Amino acid sequence: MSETPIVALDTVSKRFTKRLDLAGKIARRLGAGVREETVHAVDGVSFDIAEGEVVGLVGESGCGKSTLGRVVAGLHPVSDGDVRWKGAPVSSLSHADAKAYALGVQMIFQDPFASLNPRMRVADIIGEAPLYHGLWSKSEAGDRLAAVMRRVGLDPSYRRRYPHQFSGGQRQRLGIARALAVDPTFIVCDEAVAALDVSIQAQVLNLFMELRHDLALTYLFISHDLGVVEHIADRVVIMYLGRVVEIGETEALFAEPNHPYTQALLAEVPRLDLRRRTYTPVKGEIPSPLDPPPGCHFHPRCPHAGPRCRAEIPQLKQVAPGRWSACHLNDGGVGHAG
Ligand SMILES: Nc1ncnc2c1ncn2[C@@H]1O[C@H](COP(=O)(O)OP(=O)(O)OP(=O)(O)O)[C@@H](O)[C@H]1O
Repeated sequence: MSETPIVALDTVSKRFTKRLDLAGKIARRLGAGVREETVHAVDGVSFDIAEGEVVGLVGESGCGKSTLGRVVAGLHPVSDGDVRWKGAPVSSLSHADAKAYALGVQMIFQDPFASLNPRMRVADIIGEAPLYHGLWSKSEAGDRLAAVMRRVGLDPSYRRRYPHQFSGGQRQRLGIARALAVDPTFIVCDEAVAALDVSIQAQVLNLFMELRHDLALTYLFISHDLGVVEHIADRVVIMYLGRVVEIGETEALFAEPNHPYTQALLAEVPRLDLRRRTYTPVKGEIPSPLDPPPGCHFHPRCPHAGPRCRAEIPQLKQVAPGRWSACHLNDGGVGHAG
């Protein structure tokens, strides 16, 4: 692995303004105190991804995983902070480097059907971007297409078919082929196997691992499924309501989770070594990101919360080699604010 991370996030935030609907706009014109609301989907997130690494990004629905994935892939501009691609801030890349970044980072989504144009044939779906960007010449396009289709386990004779003529697993392979066609080095997988049957899931996960090995790919692997993440990731980043609460190497983090939220998530995974412990599964609903709790966002659901947790945001601190956690318990107590 090289010294410079392939992607570095430096206190990245992404906010969305929920625009008023017609009723809200009318109410505001009539003088009611109606305001547009801001969602802090990603709030001050910092971590690096090394070349060749697989980083799993985990958290409950709505905690900001997809938004962060899109920020990394350059599909959302940041509201604050910096994303660096191979050491350079993406906001100030030259035209040529911006193109290399746009092609170098590809995203694979949960529902390939939604992201594949139903009126386009496979050959056009896969070949559109590399032909447009001049990565394939017209004369070699047929061979390149066949090679990338074989690479993902699709028969090149299917090149004239449409997406609806494929099964769910094949469609995901088609999505992967489209991403690979522009020779990326980094892939953001957003719940890329979540919609597949368990047996097909295993096949597609194995394909991801083969591709990582053969093409030296780096992945940000977004999933709510801890079993999948444990299988595929070298390191895991745990998010809660827009913030990172724990980062660690997969094996160590699963063996000894530090943050009460990680402990609660892992308590839901049926595993012998964890069943012996006394972790309590996460209780209640995740609060609205429109109105997150003060202090540690997790405190209303945390079995250890004290006054300090309600008042003060815990910072991500190193608690062991390779392990960072954002919990006041690591400072020796939660009883006193300030
Ligand atoms: N384009 C958008 N406009 C407004 N709000 C958004 C937008 N995208 C995401 N959000 C909000 O940001 C928050 C985080 O959403 P995000 O999809 O990133 O979470 P997630 O962890 O990926 O959840 P899921 O697993 O359900 O996809 C949510 O409250 C969501 O409603």
